[in-house]
Amino acid sequence: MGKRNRSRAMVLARKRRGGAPAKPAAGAKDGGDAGAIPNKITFDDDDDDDDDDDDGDGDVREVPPPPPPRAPDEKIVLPRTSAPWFSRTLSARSTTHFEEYYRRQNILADEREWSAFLAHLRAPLPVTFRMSIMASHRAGVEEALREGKRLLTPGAENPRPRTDDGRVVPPPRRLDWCDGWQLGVDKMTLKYSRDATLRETQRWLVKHNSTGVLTRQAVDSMVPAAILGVEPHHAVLDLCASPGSKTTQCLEALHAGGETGGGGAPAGCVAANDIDPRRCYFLVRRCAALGAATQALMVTNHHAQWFPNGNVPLTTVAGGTTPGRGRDAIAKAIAKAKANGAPGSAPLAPFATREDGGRYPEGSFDRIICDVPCSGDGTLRKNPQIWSEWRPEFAMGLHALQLRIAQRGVALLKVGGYMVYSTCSFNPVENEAVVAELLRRCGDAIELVDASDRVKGLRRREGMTTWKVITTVDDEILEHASYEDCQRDASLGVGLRRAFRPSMWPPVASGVTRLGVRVRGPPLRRCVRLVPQDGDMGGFFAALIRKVKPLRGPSPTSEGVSTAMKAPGASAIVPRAMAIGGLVGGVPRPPLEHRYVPAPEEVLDALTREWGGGGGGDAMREMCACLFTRSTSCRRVTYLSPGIKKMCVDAIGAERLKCVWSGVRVWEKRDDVRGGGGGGGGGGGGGAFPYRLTKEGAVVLARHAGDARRLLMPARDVKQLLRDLGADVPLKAFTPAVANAARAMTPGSVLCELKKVGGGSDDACPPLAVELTPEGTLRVEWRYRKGLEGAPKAAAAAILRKLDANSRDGGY
Ligand SMILES: C[S@@+](CC[C@H](N)C(=O)[O-])C[C@H]1O[C@@H](n2cnc3c(N)ncnc32)[C@H](O)[C@@H]1O
Repeated sequence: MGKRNRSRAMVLARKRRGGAPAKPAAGAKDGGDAGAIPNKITFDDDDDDDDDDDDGDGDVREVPPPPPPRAPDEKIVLPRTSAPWFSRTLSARSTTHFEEYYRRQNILADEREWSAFLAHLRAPLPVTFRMSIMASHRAGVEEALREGKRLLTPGAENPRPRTDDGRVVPPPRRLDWCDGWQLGVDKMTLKYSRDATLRETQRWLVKHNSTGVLTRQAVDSMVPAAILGVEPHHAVLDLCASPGSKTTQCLEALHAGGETGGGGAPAGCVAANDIDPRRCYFLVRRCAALGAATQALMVTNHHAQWFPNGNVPLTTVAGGTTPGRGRDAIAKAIAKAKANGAPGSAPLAPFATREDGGRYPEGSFDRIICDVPCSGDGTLRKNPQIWSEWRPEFAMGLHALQLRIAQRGVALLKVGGYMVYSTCSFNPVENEAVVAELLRRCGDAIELVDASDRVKGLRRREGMTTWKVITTVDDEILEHASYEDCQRDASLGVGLRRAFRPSMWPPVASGVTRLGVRVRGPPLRRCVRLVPQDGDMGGFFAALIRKVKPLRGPSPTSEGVSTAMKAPGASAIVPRAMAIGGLVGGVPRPPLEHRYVPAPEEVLDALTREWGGGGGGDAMREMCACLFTRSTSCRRVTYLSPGIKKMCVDAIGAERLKCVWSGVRVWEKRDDVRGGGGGGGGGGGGGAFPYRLTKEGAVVLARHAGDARRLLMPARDVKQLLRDLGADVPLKAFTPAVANAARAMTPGSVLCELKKVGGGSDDACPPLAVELTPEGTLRVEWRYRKGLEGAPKAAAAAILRKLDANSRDGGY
């Protein structure tokens, strides 16, 4: 026991017999103020489609029975995953820190549950996926389900497949609450199986994944978006978004009802944020696979805890306005923003004032996902190295950051809006403790909502109402009775003492005190806990929060600076960026280089002339209001849907947004065109218009362009174009009407659309961007960003399949 004072800390000798002490983890990745505590942030990158594994002896997933008693020297072999660089064996004789900690936390009711829990954690995770709910994928989904019927809903005529070691694979399970499926087999077994049915299932998954008809995603990770209930008119913010499984889920939900907003785009939008610029670009790549749906998306790069509130003018500073800009500037900014239809109905005052009841301005978002960085022990089935690396201090090091991000989330929410706070951790210090403190700090502004009826069919557990604060020191487990106790305990290192927060301990439970006073604890049972044995998934935690009032503001002091701003943690409510627009730490703020600015007038005029001909003038002018660029030479013209434009450009605080990427690139300058922006039709590129239409741009432009540059094609001609991507097809190869219409056009981009003549499905073929060359040929020229080079072929093949299916069904 050494010299430590054990009066306030209960010490448990480690029960290890053998087994090396746990390795200290890597240092903190970002702002968790954990002192000397090691931080371990796990990113639940649940891209189950990362087929980078190269080992072949598949592990078999079955719902594991409780483990039998083990021989003394027996090893537990953990599932093979796509990260094979760590040891996959555990000694059956030693109890890990992880097990000891959670047994003490009583996260499960009894020994039977505990055995099932461990057995599942040590078994591989079954493959799960969800079908797209985007309106434009409806027919594709129907086709995929028709094609996969035999694989997904086996009957007596289809014998169940077997794994290579002879075990019968359980049948797939439908997950109605998320339009998903869970297969009876894990990723590695599926990928390397010799069974014909399993091989066909793998091919089916890869084929439909490549066209966005289905997305592979862990079941637990689908929960936040499912309980948020995103609708096409919602403004959604994903505060910690990369790698983007929940972002893409929200973006798909936004496009579920087809095109319902201004200009044909959904009225809502999705803002996806991440602290790490590289992970932001990963997010961009992943979302780009959704094609034109990104018209309503922006990707930003902020610390989530300081994400700017678009409802607060740029010029505000604590206690007043930025020196040199003053109230006039604010008034002007507000007037401009109002004229542009700035988001939110909040009072625009920078601070809580007497007029608005002493409350802060509300945020601009209807739905927020706060999937915070966490210790990630719920992902043990995908990341078995956590068994040996795990320490309770990982959670402690993240608690304060998680709370700040959640608090910022509440500030950014509209009144009436919902936020999900989630982690892929079992740890109550990262889960219920954060939610309890959030409820305490936000007072009457928020309420915790019971989300069970939003995910019917999902087996879940209630949130915990009590737990312990435990650390490990030199392989010993210490249980800390209270914050005050551990601050007085000189035997604990200074770093460790600093890492504690009073909010880590459970709140007072509901009941009657000895003095007869009735107290009400927070209703933490309403939180959602997922454990692996319920539904054969990973571990997850989610809490649904509803904002019912604006946050209460600080009480003003004589200096005009709020006392709340001086309080610890206050930066989560009052943006640190309050000084933006003037001096930051005495240094002038650098100009922002991430803004989307309206495309130059001459470019817009030229685009309207080129594409508005044939009755599209008005619609083109409407589209021009949403066309932006980021370069002075206007190399690219990007369309931002009215919903995302409100956030990204028109909002009175939009200048603060570090926007990495937004919208759909509709045109890009031809490489052989030099100099100025527009220049009208003709000129450059062998007489072609200086801007080339992009693949996704065609989908957006088709809603606005006139008929002058449209070619309405029968299916035969469309197939002709798509069979040989990138090849020049002479006009004489097309039906005479199409060839003649093309000959009447000047060279450059044209919009080719499928002429529907029968009962074929509506989304068999989207509008295509096709190049009409000066030599009189048509060429499909789809350019893809790095990492998606294989996508054009897959997209073309998918369209060809749909066209063939329609011909069989008597359409076209
Ligand atoms: C658990 S992962 C998010 C997973 C993601 N929601 C998904 O479903 O694909 C946490 C993410 O938060 C990011 N992150 C960590 N600290 C952050 C902070 N302070 N602000 C914003 N993002 C942060 C990490 O870069 C990481 O991508």
